[in-house]
Amino acid sequence: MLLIKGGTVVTSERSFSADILCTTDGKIAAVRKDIEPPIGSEIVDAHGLLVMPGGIDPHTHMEMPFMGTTSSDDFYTGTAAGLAGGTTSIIDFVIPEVGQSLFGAWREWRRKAEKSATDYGFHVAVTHWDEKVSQDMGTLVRECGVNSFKHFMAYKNALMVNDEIFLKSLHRASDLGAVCTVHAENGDVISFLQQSLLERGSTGPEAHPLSRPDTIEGEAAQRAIALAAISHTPLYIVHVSTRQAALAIAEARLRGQPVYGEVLPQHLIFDESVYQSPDWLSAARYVMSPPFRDQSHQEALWGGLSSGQLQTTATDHCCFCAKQKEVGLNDFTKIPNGVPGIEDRMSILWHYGVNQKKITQEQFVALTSTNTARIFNLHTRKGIIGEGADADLVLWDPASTRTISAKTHHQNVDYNIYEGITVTGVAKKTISRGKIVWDDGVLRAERGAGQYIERASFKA
Ligand SMILES: NC(=O)NCCC(=O)O
Ligand SMILES: [Zn+2]
Ligand SMILES: [Zn+2]
Repeated sequence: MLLIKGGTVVTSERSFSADILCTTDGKIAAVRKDIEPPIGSEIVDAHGLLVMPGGIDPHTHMEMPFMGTTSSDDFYTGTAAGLAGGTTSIIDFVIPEVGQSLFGAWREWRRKAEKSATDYGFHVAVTHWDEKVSQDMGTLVRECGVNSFKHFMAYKNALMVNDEIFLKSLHRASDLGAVCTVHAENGDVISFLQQSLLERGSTGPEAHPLSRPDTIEGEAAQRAIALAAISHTPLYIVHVSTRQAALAIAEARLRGQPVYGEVLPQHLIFDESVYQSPDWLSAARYVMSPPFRDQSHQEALWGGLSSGQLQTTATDHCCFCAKQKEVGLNDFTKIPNGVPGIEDRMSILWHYGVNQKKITQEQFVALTSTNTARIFNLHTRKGIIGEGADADLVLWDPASTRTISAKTHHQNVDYNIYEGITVTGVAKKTISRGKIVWDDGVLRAERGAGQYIERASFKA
């Protein structure tokens, strides 16, 4: 048994002094003051530390085949890096290949994820439509613990679905009691703009944001919300990066529609100037979609997070090393889209959010863990500190600092977008189902220790 003594427990609702007793099978057995240590228990001194639910990252892409290559962090290295930053669960994306069934792809992702060091679940992408897709959605929800499906309104001729397919999937998800998630950017417009930029000789990373203007994220978000309303399906919009999309979500919520928005820390702190670096690789490393925008959008994202109109933070962790990015040396549309971040999400949000008084420590817990657990029906086990919940915890030192660097990070990628930033607010210890797996700089992640998390349908 593990007894965490003397810390301040922080939940999404309140902060209070209490000890936490964890069982050997990884559950929380008690949360109260002055727990007597059971014989043989290991005691962790948490004086001066905040004890919070472990982070849940609902948007990662471990070892994902994408744009002709495969993201460099696998389920072990990526989740181990997450533990070093206080993240104890992920929800990754199953992306069926052309001709592959949803169920076949889910089985393949289950196999790939067996090496995971944290618990994990999956959203499954719907990238085409036929009767088998509809059947597989049923099987996945009823028998496989999947309650969310993903749709790409961008990446034309690859992952993108048109409105008809999206609407069919929304209807089917509604019948099954599942949530639909969406990458909201207008893929037809992007494709047109990419071609025009290339024809005019704009081939470098500076063209990337020009091909994906803020307005077409706003338009796609509006369209996704309209389609979800027609089918009465809860909608979760991933990586919201614009004021327009944030406003569309807030307006839908005011109408009573269940729409949720996810924010990535990188969109909160970087702007489009990252694409102007004279060094090609430095700029290419920031190529992700949606791109970094002008600073006025950051204000809207912070406002959305602090007001509760945007509910979660994720990373969209999708790593590509220099050699992989260099495939797009002469054509920015070929630069694999994606950036790393799972290890730094919590520190970045704490440093720029809590320390700058944009959000409270309780909101931090909601935004990094509890809200995700609620939206994706994990909240009886994850995102909470209470008897019977999984003992996934982070012991947070709000006063400690660290300087982020690729030289010291645990992510399997040769750069860090936050290189050189010194953050105040650090995961001192991370506990995954009752075991200390990150201990003040020592990573004790265990390959394969993570378990698949079944998430029940909202109709179950
Ligand atoms: N975001 C990104 O650029 N890469 C990963 C795929 C996606 O989420 O769109
Ligand atoms: Zn996306
Ligand atoms: Zn993504």
